[in-house]
Amino acid sequence: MIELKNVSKTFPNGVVGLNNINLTIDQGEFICIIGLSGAGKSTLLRSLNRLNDVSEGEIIINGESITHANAKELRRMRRNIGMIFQQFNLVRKNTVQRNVISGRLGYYNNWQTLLGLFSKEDYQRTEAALEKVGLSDKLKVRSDSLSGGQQQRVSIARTIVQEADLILADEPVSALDPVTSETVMNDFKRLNEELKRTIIINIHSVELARRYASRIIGMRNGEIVFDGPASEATDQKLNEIYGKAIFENEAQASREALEAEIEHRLQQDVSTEL
Ligand SMILES: Nc1ncnc2c1ncn2[C@@H]1O[C@H](COP(=O)(O)OP(=O)(O)OP(=O)(O)O)[C@@H](O)[C@H]1O
Repeated sequence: MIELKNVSKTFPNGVVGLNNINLTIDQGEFICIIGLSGAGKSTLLRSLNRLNDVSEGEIIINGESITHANAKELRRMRRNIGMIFQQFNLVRKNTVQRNVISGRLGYYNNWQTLLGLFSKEDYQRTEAALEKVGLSDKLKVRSDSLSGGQQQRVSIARTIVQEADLILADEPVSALDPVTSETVMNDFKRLNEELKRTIIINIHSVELARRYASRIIGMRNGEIVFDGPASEATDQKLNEIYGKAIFENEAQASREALEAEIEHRLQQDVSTEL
């Protein structure tokens, strides 16, 4: 369980990123955080694994304060938190295997890490994780030879071998086309349903949020202005989050882009990502 108690973040330049956030997230939830650019979504997500220090309040994960954790405690707590970024954050020249197995680094000490001494079990974990995301055949391939969608799935496989209970994803599908975005969102869904991971995703697509999340958190100006089941994220509520009806246009545009992409792929007979 994650608890945020009166959490605020003011950046050194005086900008308020988060303003008195109170939130409880249970193990196994699938949450999408939505809101306009600058609403505070990334600041919130990055506070959860302390990539951002908060200015006030406290964040407690499974009964332990990450806010007040010392370096050793922080390292241990972060082992349980996977992070996925918009630009995949893979070592591009390394093989897929190397990138995925690096999810185990938190379990090794420094000299083992330096020597790259991974156990047989970790190599097996790596293969199993790649199978889960449909990339078994890419094990020995250089990561930068993969498509964007495949790279994002490699980073998801890395969090699987990390065995992190909590997965944070900051705009994981923003750089991907609509069809590939669905594939990646389905990977998150499987992680949630089959491996019972807690998933928290920052996402610009309201449509994807509504379809995949069990709970939606809407942010505006560093505050939570909506928090409820996806079924309650009505057009009127979204209007309050965004201040205007852009979501209607976005849903329409997203549907059209998806249809166009499917049509394009059918014509080209490209089915590798489907
Ligand atoms: N390192 C920083 N220094 C100063 N201000 C920052 C910093 N990081 C974020 N901010 C500001 O904090 C506010 C919240 O930013 P944040 O990146 O969390 O928004 P966001 O909702 O994730 O936006 P986007 O969807 O564009 O990623 C914005 O006003 C932003 O300019």
